[in-house]
Amino acid sequence: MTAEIIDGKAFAAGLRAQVGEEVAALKARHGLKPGLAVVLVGEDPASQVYVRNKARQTVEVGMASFEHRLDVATPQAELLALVERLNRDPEVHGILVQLPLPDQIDTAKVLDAIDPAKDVDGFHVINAGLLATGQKAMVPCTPLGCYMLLKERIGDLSGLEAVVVGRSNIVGKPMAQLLLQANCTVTVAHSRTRDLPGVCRRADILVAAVGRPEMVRGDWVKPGATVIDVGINRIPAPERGEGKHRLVGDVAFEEAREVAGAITPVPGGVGPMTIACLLANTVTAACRAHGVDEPKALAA
Ligand SMILES: NC(=O)C1=CN([C@@H]2O[C@H](COP(=O)(O)OP(=O)(O)OC[C@H]3O[C@@H](n4cnc5c(N)ncnc54)[C@H](OP(=O)(O)O)[C@@H]3O)[C@@H](O)[C@H]2O)C=CC1
Ligand SMILES: Nc1nc(=O)c2c([nH]1)NC[C@@H]1CN(c3ccc(C(=O)N[C@@H](CCC(=O)O)C(=O)O)cc3)C=[N+]21
Ligand SMILES: [Mg+2]
Repeated sequence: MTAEIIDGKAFAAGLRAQVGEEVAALKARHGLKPGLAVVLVGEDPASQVYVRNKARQTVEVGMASFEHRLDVATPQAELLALVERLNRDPEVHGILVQLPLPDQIDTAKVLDAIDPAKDVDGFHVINAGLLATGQKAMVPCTPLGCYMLLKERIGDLSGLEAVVVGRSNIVGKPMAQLLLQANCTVTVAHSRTRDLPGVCRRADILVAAVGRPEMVRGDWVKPGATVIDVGINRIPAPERGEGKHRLVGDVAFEEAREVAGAITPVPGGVGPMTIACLLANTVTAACRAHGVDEPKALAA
């Protein structure tokens, strides 16, 4: 059996189209234009690509995009002052501070300085706490995108065995929260997990968010399972020419697709969903800021 390929790129395009419709309706009915501010500290080339893509897609759906590029040596106080300004700016409904941040900066302090209502990444402790206690939160974009793909593919997730490999605050933990809320039986695995292949083989839903190229092998996958590959790893590709790279996930795709029922590719899987969910969260934030009903289709 060969797995169905879950087309995150196409799903994300559909979600962006819905976001575009909501943005047009907000303008027509309320004279409201949602705005997203993205802050990039330093010149990490991968981050620059994401920030450029975000800005382009933000404008494409009719929202305002504000980009702030700061020098890699920017002192923490200066970054905090910018966040405070964005918190007060009525044209800014969503704020994203691109991670990772340089070493002189305390990441948690910066994330928690963002107004939770504008925290479209869902990284603020308030939003993490709201999600963990089953309350209305800003949900982190990558897990939200994974969840939407799972709902679309499977429908009711109740009672399914879900294994999340990785326990970061930005992917693994919030992913586990969403799956728990959807009534899955959730296992969160990490670098200290014993018999990781055996744990993964229990999964009806296997989410890999590890940051290790192709670590999850085909024989770790239960036949028929749905595999969500969050990993974005840039590895050397000499076969494409000297100095060339290619993107691979945390799952050995060619092996896993022989066993899984469905699987997300890299690229074209979770990545585009992350950006589409960021735009959706920004519309949600703008609606909440102005007391307008939130579009249901854009939430978890
Ligand atoms: N598609 C998208 O939009 C996004 C993709 N990503 C990608 O997702 C991946 C994960 O990102 P992120 O969560 O930020 O990564 P982190 O590095 O923050 O977390 C990685 C997690 O994987 C665990 N881990 C590392 N090595 C192993 C191992 N050998 N066996 C089992 N577990 C292991 C770590 O365990 P421990 O806690 O014990 O150290 C940790 O919990 C990366 O490839 C990243 O590029 C990230 C964000 C968005
Ligand atoms: N505050 C913050 N929020 C984030 O959401 C955040 C972040 N910091 N730091 C970095 C990670 C990574 N990330 C990605 C987003 C889109 C793609 C994406 O669109 N990927 C395309 C390919 C893009 C390419 O070709 O490089 C795909 O998978 O098809 C990937 C990765 C968001 N992150
Ligand atoms: Mg730091």
